[in-house]
Amino acid sequence: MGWDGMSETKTRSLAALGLTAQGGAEAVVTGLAVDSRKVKPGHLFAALPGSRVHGGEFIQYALRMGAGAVLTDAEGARIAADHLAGSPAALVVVEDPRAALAYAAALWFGAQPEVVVAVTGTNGKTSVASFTRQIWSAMGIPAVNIGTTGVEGAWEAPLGHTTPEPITLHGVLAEAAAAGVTHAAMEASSHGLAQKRLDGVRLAAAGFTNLTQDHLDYHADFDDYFAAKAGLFARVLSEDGVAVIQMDSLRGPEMAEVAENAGLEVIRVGRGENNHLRILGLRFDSTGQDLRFSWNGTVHQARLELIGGFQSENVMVAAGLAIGSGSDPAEVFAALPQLKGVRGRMQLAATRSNGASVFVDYAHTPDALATALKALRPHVMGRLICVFGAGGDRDTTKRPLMGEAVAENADVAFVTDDNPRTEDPAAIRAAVLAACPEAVEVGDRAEAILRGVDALQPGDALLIAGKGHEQGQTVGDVVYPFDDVEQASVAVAALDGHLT
Ligand SMILES: CC(=O)N[C@H]1[C@@H](OP(=O)(O)OP(=O)(O)OC[C@H]2O[C@@H](n3ccc(=O)[nH]c3=O)[C@H](O)[C@@H]2O)O[C@H](CO)[C@@H](O)[C@@H]1O[C@H](C)C(=O)N[C@@H](C)C(=O)N[C@H](CCC(=O)O)C(=O)O
Ligand SMILES: Nc1ncnc2c1ncn2[C@@H]1O[C@H](COP(=O)(O)OP(=O)(O)OP(=O)(O)O)[C@@H](O)[C@H]1O
Ligand SMILES: N[C@H](CCC[C@H](N)C(=O)O)C(=O)O
Ligand SMILES: [Mg+2]
Repeated sequence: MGWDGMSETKTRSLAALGLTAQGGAEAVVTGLAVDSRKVKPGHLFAALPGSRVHGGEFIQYALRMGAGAVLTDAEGARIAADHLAGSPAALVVVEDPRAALAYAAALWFGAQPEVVVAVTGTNGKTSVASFTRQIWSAMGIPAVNIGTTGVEGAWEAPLGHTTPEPITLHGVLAEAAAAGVTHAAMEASSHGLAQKRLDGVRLAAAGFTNLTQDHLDYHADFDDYFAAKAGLFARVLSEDGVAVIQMDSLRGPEMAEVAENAGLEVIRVGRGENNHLRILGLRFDSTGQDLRFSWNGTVHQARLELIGGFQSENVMVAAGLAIGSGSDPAEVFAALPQLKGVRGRMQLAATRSNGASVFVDYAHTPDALATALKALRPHVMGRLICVFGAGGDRDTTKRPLMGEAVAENADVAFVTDDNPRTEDPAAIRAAVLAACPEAVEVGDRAEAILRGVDALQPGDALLIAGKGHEQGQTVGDVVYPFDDVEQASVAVAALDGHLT
């Protein structure tokens, strides 16, 4: 069987997938597909309402490829009525085919790790998912994290999406479970939640980090974005689940209310007195921080080899998820000093011979840029220099806000390209520069990094923001190899005459 779980021999009846065909037709399907181009004979094709086009438009092609059944909504059935009329394929029409597909995929693959937790929020999801997995691993539990950086831990696989569509997601969960993985921590992106990609996952606990601007190209407005994230607590997590909420973030208290209204137990995380996991104090130095916190009133202290105060918040949410899903608090807290930062998140990428540091970070939203720069301040004596840009084919309104965040929080800035995709790179840079006119414009990212590194004096630090772990620069439809960490090393070697 391929890793996508589709085999020549496996079959399931529609009833076994929780689906009822029109006219009571009985059908046995040989697999599931969400893209007509991937349909094999006998497959169930899910024709979903998309953001660009209705999947109903592709039913005719799926039928030509031999689809044995079609799952869609009334609109999809209407679009393809002529093709469906002359076809032997069973037709399942439901109000919400995305949710139906999510449950069908869960039933098709049939296995998930015993304990799965999910985390949502604008920033910090990958970090929290990784920290949760690292806590479990340190406790000797076979665990994975699933998200932007793929599947990592006791079982590994690359992924194209932060929250994969249900067929890929359940294929991964089932394969990981078969490989002995008992615990998984996954990211729930707002797209994933809005599209119900994870509705079939049985969650023990779910976390919320924060909500600030991003993705307003996809969500109608900020409230719509909040509603998508709130779906994790209001819809996906079942009543016996535990919600872990970062209360100090803008919409934290509101999210806690959503969770409480859904009848969930809530672990509150934050600085205020009423929190279960309370941050009491942070002390920063050049390699990390000491975190003083309390759990239900008992004080603990942990050394974290992580840069940036926001990482302590992420660590507390991760600890809450581990505890909320059944791990022993004492064992969880004992694991914290072993936590390593996620690749490309406040990663020390290189050090100049004059001692100045170069950090690579994935900040690609206004809030993440402000947070990352503010977080670096207490670790740095000199000036903060920032190299950054905004992505093409993404929320255009965040560009000036990103410029503003850097103008306010860095001492020197270079505006460069970050995946212009199909847009004109100069126009993206201009939108950013409008809010930080003192920044230097250097389109070529490698050159911008070289200029940033060259500007470093003793005690200064450079933040190269936006690409983090990414391995490419997408221009048009072409992905050129590009790695900020590597470019930082190359620049330091070129300027200091040695390799770091
Ligand atoms: C905006 C968005 O999320 N789009 C996702 C969505 O596509 P869609 O339903 O809107 O697709 P559409 O193009 O309108 O097509 C409608 C339907 O027709 C089907 N189709 C299309 C063409 C064809 O020939 N045959 C066919 O069957 C498509 O599979 C789809 O089901 O469902 C598709 C199938 O699951 C996804 O591949 C697609 O991800 C696109 C590629 C994408 O870029 N998504 C990004 C924005 C995303 O999801 N990002 C989040 C992270 C964001 C973050 O937090 O930073 C993520 O979780 O990765
Ligand atoms: N708790 C936090 N609060 C504010 N900013 C944060 C927080 N955690 C991380 N960040 C910033 O956000 C960036 C991305 O972090 P991370 O990859 O963990 O988030 P994410 O939510 O998974 O992002 P994505 O939506 O792209 O998958 C980091 O590089 C850092 O700059
Ligand atoms: N998941 C995010 C990643 C953005 C990373 C940044 N490098 C960019 O290309 O904008 C998105 O697709 O919006
Ligand atoms: Mg992520």
